[in-house]
Amino acid sequence: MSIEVESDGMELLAKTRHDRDNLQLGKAATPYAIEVNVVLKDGVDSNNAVVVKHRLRHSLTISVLQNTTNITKEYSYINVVEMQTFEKIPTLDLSWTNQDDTRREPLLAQLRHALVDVGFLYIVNHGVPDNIISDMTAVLPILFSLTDVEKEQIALHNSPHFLGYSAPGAETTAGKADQREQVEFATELPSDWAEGKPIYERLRGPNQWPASLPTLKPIVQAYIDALTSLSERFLGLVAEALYLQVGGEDGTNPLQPFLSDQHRLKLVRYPAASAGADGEVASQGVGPHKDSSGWWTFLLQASPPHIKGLQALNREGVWIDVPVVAGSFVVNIGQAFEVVTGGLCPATTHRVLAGPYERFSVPFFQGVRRSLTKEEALGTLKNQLLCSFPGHFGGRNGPDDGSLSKEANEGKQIDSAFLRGQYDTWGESQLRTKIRSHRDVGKKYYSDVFHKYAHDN
Ligand SMILES: O=C(O)CCC(=O)C(=O)O
Ligand SMILES: [Fe+2]
Repeated sequence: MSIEVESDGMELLAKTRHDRDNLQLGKAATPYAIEVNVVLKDGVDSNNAVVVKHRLRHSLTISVLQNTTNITKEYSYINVVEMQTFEKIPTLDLSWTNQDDTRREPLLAQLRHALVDVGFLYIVNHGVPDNIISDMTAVLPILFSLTDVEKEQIALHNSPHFLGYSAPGAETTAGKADQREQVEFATELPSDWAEGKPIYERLRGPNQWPASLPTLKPIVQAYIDALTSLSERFLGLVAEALYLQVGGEDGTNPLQPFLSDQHRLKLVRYPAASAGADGEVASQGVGPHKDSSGWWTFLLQASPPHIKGLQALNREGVWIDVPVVAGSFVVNIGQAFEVVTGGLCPATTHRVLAGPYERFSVPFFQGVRRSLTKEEALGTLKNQLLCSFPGHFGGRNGPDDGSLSKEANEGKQIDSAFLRGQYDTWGESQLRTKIRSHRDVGKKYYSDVFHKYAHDN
């Protein structure tokens, strides 16, 4: 059987109820990647189907074969979404945002492209004062040249809130040790957890400050304050770019209720790559990952432009360099935002390669409300986004369909612990992730749930 579908734009939706169908897309010849997503009627996703694609000059034929031998299933629909890949990271100039002029619309269109097709962008003219950035940049080498004893005094394993210093190799990503050391901070908050409150509330709590570097605290706090404001302002633009309606009389941004009172900040140092005892050069600064701990990430690459390392994975599986752009922040989407937008806005996979030079960076992770449930995350914006972006949303992202990502296979391997996991709130899924990455902290402060989280695969 064969179905002719007219393509009038970016999305095509064809309904079919046969084991093997050919879908002919009359006007689908474009330079873009085509994604085929098959959702089986019983909710099993396209991993259980074989998808064969042929692309001719002006038409596209997609054959979908069912490869399950012992179960009979019907396709509920085939959703074909035309997607752009990217070759470079777009740049957005925020100096226009406060003006009500004709350049606002093109800016929102650029942002929409970055949100939907790339998941990564630079922002320039962002309004964060120069001294906030230069103070931060200057203090990084001083912080990391503290002695091992001084670093140990603020070690992450002292903190039930997972805040503090981790040595190189302490974290693994994609099965390999990351060659970076880092100090994690968060919005300074007291710990107010007590028996009877949700366990994830223990994530909230004070920072550890190095006694021998008293200038660090005001620099980090001023930086967190500035980035908190910038990230909230940016969220207003994102809501506008996605055509989300502002709510209530006070014009609340519909994305604001997803935010936490606690944002996280990491100060990171990648040592220059050098050969180990075996002669091998460890090339992984941080392995391929999606940002799992926040809503949006705002990254300062705090090294000169000739120092490279950061790369983003495009839809065709090619690693694209994200070089240092003076005066910019790199902004990328976190997994929670991908979930809330039903995969419309991808949490693009990225990594850092270790290079011949030492490199510093400062990612700010805009926090997600710990009490956010999966139901809220998947349901709150669905109808609005479905109206504005039909075809991008429903087909891929039924609540039981964990396959949100419109991306290359390498990125698809990265799990969304929140969506696929058995814990209902963002906070609990975060706590589980943290305990699994820092087992020493888990055993020390969370002994009653450690076993459950560590072995719940
Ligand atoms: O250091 C960088 O440039 C990126 C770091 C990063 O991706 C992360 O910590 O999540
Ligand atoms: Fe990251």
